[in-house]
Amino acid sequence: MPTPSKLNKDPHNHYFDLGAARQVPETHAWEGLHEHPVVDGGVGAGEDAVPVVDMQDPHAAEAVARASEQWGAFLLQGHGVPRELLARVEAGIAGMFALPKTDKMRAARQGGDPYGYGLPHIALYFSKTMWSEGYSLSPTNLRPELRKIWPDAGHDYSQFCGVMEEFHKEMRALADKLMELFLVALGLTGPQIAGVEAEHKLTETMSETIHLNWYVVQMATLPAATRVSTCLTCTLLHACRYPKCPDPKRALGMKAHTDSGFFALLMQSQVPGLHLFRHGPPADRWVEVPAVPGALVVNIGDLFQILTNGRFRSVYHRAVVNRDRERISLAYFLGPAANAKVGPLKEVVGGGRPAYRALTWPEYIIVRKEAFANGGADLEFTKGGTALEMVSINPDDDDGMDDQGDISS
Ligand SMILES: O=C(O)CCC(=O)C(=O)O
Ligand SMILES: [Fe+2]
Repeated sequence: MPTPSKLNKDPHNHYFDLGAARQVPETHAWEGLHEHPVVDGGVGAGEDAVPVVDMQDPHAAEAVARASEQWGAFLLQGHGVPRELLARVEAGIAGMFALPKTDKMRAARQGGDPYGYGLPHIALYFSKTMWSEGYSLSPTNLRPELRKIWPDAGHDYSQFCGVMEEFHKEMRALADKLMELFLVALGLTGPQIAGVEAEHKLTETMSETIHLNWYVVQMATLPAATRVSTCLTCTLLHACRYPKCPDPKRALGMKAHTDSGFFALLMQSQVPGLHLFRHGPPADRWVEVPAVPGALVVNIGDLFQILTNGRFRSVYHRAVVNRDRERISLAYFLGPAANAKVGPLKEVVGGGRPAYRALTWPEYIIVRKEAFANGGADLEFTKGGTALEMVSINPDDDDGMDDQGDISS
């Protein structure tokens, strides 16, 4: 049994051999995780109840507007993606992550690669390492990507590709509908929405990325007596192969961040772990998103905050690890085409002033990198100085008038 200091560090993706760890090593121990209280965001949580939007409800647009202004996130129901499909996707992801490390490492993300097996991009910005595994995929290039893991292109490969493609088709259709709902929620009329689409081709040109997350730790040598609950993966009580993070209070599944694109649709297993940050009063706090069967979570990203001139807010969020149960999440990110300049829509700015300058997604990523380098997003978020603030226009500055509505391919 190696001590944490003797664990091998993987140069490609900063992984330790988590499976061998009996305690959380310093490399994975984050400071400040308990600086703010965590409150339950379930239905009975009063003003901390995470908003729920039912897409079938005739008043869905009002609910989207309220949630997007006040939270930057909501639970989405009535979306039409079959629950049975979500279950198959989750089972497929669990099977993929349960493959031997050597298989997964064939697909390891190298350096700044956008796609591949490994922690998400934001991992590069922090000296501490997250207690999770991830895999970023381009949904339009699934088969060649997944051949890296399954070179034989056998049954498991075909099954996983098939289910992911089916899921992607549903999710893309949903994303298009959601974009329209957002535009309605912004108060745009039918002709205005048609005008925005004709001018900017917002929906048609949206780019997509899928990121899979696996918040589970293999600690095969943990004494059986300390394994206290039934494992969801192997359903065994004491001979479990997929046990727990040794000290979830010190480890972090995904570092707090805002997503950079337009919005993300998140599928999570029936294990809570996603926390949304809410400012006080009464106090700054993390709200734990409940695991609602069949519901998806919608998170607004920074570029949507820019597009909506600050009306819809991006949400600062993190994922924590759990001592007893593994958790899987899938984030389906939608953003502008890489060469599209995104600025506040003139239909939203109206007679007012644009609050942000226009820039492309790659340009924004560079700004974000600078913001991270200037002291870390988490500290900066609550004290000002985020990437969004770096691209905001000073109200006394006249130049901003050129930037409104400037999203174009
Ligand atoms: O696992 C989660 O709930 C959060 C995932 C996430 O924030 C992301 O992939 O950007
Ligand atoms: Fe995220």
